[in-house]
Amino acid sequence: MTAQLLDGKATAAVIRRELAERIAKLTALTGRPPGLGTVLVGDDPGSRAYVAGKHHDCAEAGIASLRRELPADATQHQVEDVIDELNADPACTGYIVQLPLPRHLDAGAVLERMDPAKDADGLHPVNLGRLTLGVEAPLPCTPRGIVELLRRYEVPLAGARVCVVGRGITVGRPIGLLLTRRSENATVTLCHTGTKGLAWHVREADIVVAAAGSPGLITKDMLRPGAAVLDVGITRTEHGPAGDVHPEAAEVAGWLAPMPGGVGPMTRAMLLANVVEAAERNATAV
Ligand SMILES: Nc1nc2c(c(=O)[nH]1)N[C@@H](CN(C=O)c1ccc(C(=O)N[C@@H](CCC(=O)O)C(=O)O)cc1)CN2
Repeated sequence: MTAQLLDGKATAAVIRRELAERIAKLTALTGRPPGLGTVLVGDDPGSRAYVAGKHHDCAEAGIASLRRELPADATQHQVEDVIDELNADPACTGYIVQLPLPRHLDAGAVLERMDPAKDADGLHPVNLGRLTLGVEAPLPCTPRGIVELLRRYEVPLAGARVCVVGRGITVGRPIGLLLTRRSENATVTLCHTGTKGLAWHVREADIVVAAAGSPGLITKDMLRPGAAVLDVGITRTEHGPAGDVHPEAAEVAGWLAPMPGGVGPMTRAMLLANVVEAAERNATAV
């Protein structure tokens, strides 16, 4: 078997075009474009590239950019001052704090200081709580991108057994909340580095989401033939960026969202969707 490609790059391009029409209408209606803010602390080349990609997407789609950058040794107080400034800025529809933050900073306290109505990443505790309660909230971008990609390729989700590998706050922790909603109706097992018998859990799954940040962790012998496999891991190695899914997995999987070109571009597109939805909420509230 050779897996069918879950083409996140092409799908994200379609979504950006769909969003650009809504952005043009919003801009005409309100007299100014929606604005996305980003807070980048430090010099990590990966984080810098992701933030640059987000602003590139904004420029293409007609969203204004508000970039805030702080040095790697910024204090908690300095970061929180920037959060307060973006919370108060009417030109900022929504914003994100690029993660991970340098280790000396308290990321939880930074996220909690954000105005939940401007949380374009859906990672504020209030928004994660709303998601838990089934109340409308901005959704975390990577989990939302995964659900959207599966939906557009008609990968069956209802009743599917999903194995998520990785428990980070951007993917592993929240994705179960999305996939177990009644509208998706999947059954989710969350695995991590402490899981005993990882291969057994993965082999039980119809859908595997690999988000552990461990290159080549998911090998073809671990997979149920025909499973949908989504590679979310990115590790910088001396040979370039490596995903969590071994390339030979494509021989066994039924569908594959590879890294690069799978879930990453969908994450970027879902950030734009969250900003557009926040701007639409604001426009109807006026
Ligand atoms: N505040 C947030 N921080 C982080 C998030 C997030 O959703 N919100 N996710 C990741 C980083 N990320 C977006 O911020 C992100 C990661 C990867 C991609 C992407 O398009 N990847 C490419 C490959 C790029 C490469 O080689 O590095 C792909 O998969 O095709 C986009 C966004 C952690 N931090």
